Amino acid sequence: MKTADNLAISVSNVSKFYGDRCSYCTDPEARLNRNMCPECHTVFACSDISFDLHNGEILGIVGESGSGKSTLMKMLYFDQVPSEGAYRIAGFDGRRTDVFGLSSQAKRQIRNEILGMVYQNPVYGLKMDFSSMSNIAEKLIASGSRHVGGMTEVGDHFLGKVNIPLSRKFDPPKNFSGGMQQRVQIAKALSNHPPVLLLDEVTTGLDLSVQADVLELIKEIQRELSISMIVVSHDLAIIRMLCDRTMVMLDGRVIESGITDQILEDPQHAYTQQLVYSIL
Ligand SMILES: Nc1ncnc2c1ncn2[C@@H]1O[C@H](COP(=O)(O)OP(=O)(O)OP(=O)(O)O)[C@@H](O)[C@H]1O
Repeated sequence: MKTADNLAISVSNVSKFYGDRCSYCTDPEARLNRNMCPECHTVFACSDISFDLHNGEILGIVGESGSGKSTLMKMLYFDQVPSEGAYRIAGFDGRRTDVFGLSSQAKRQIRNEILGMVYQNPVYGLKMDFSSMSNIAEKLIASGSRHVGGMTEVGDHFLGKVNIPLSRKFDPPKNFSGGMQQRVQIAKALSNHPPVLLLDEVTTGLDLSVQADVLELIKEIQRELSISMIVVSHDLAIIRMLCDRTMVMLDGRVIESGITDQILEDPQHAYTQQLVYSIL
């Protein structure tokens, strides 16, 4: 059952804008040119976004390029500072604190112990010249591990789980294919058992068969470890495959949200209807 007690994270009225805003666009009724103020040209990358993520749930965020999906994910992983809004995490102080207001040291601790992130481009998530095992050790050390034997065991376990041959565990990811790099990134993100995993367009740019492998892996991990996940994609077919609930974004706003099956069966917004018909 979905109750306030089993929320993993909750996000309230989060916005990110680039520019100084003017008297025209600070009015909530202002008509923007897509996500841009026609008067002062402030860009509203994300506007007034609120949602909850329940324990063990996969929430999808779908939208076209420029709709604000990556900006939202970057704010949730503290890669970017929001302009407004609050972010509460069950694993930190039982959701009593707005973690956007914490010190960078406290945010680092949340990144190391509570959140995992898998980026579209593995260059952001991995040290390409370090071995795969060292990449995982780096994450484990950041989250407080000190015992080398224990770290090797965890590394073997997660590299095995994502089907990287252990004979290649000392190879650097730069020597791996795109699909393998994504799998190492997933192993690294999972290695400290984060209760929340953020996945930003993780299969974009991969061959269809490799894409299918990575998606199957994500489903398997969720089934086994019951991690809460947010999956961002421009591809509704991927969201359909993975996600219990879905939010649709357009021009920095959430235009529709609900159970994924309901959205697919009865899309309300014209943009969502277009997305749904495109995959039928
Ligand atoms: N530093 C910046 N300065 C001005 N505008 C920005 C900046 N960063 C992002 N934007 C704008 O914010 C909007 C949202 O971008 P974002 O990258 O979050 O979209 P997206 O949905 O993730 O798209 P994509 O899938 O192409 O990455 C876009 O209009 C983008 O141009």
